[in-house]
Amino acid sequence: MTGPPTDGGTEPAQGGGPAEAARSGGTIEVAGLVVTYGSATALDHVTLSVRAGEMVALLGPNGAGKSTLANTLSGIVTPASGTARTGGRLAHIPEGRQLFPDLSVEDNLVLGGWRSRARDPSSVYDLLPRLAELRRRRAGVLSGGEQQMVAFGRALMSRPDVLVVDELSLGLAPMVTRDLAAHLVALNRERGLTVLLIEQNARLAFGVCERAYVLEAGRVVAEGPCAELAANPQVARAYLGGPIEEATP
Ligand SMILES: Nc1ncnc2c1ncn2[C@@H]1O[C@H](COP(=O)(O)OP(=O)(O)OP(=O)(O)O)[C@@H](O)[C@H]1O
Repeated sequence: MTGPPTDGGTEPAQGGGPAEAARSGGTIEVAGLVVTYGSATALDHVTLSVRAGEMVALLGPNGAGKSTLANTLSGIVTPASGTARTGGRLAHIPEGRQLFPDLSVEDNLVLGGWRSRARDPSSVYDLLPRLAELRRRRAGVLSGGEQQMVAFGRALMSRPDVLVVDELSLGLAPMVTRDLAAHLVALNRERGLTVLLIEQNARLAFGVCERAYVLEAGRVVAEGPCAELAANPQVARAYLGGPIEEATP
């Protein structure tokens, strides 16, 4: 599923006012979350948590409910029951990026800063210098990797405490994916940004994250440190094409 453009950053989606957000900056807490679309249940009592400064993966096949979880965190989707909270400011890079194709790269970035009132993208250009070169280009004419980089930069303009990235690798060449993943790791390690990486590419996710949750048909079916999950024969068969010694991005 493709979510609407919401990477401007949001306060906690369900419950948890500003005071709580300030106390628990950079966390994700999902408890007993149930989301339904009509008579179909997309999330069925999902519970997961991400601590401040962690980088955690959410894996699962098509239709497992991964985007629904991201959209519930960012407040686009309302749960039937349970809670989905983030401590601090959340930025969500939705599946499909959702840029404004007719606007320039710079205008897309500036729009990302509306919530934090940041209008100057220079810190994003420092981090992602390629965006400075592309600043006057229309977002719609960029390559997939360049567009994903703009989506990244736009999310960073909101000065998030928590970043939810929905399908970083979607439609991108492995080298481009590795480059973007390296930026994500640097943001996590050097700036303490909390990251929930939603991915179908388990090799990539296991290579950069500490822990992971596996979602199938709306339920968490496995969770734990990536090394343990990679050694789990069922997970390895389903997501890695067979058992492997060591997951690499
Ligand atoms: N707006 C909607 N209305 C009705 N059903 C929906 C809606 N959005 C998602 N669904 C359904 O909810 C289930 C979970 O979808 P979701 O997009 O969250 O899965 P996903 O794990 O992100 O899948 P993918 O990896 O293919 O993007 C699917 O069965 C999907 O068809």
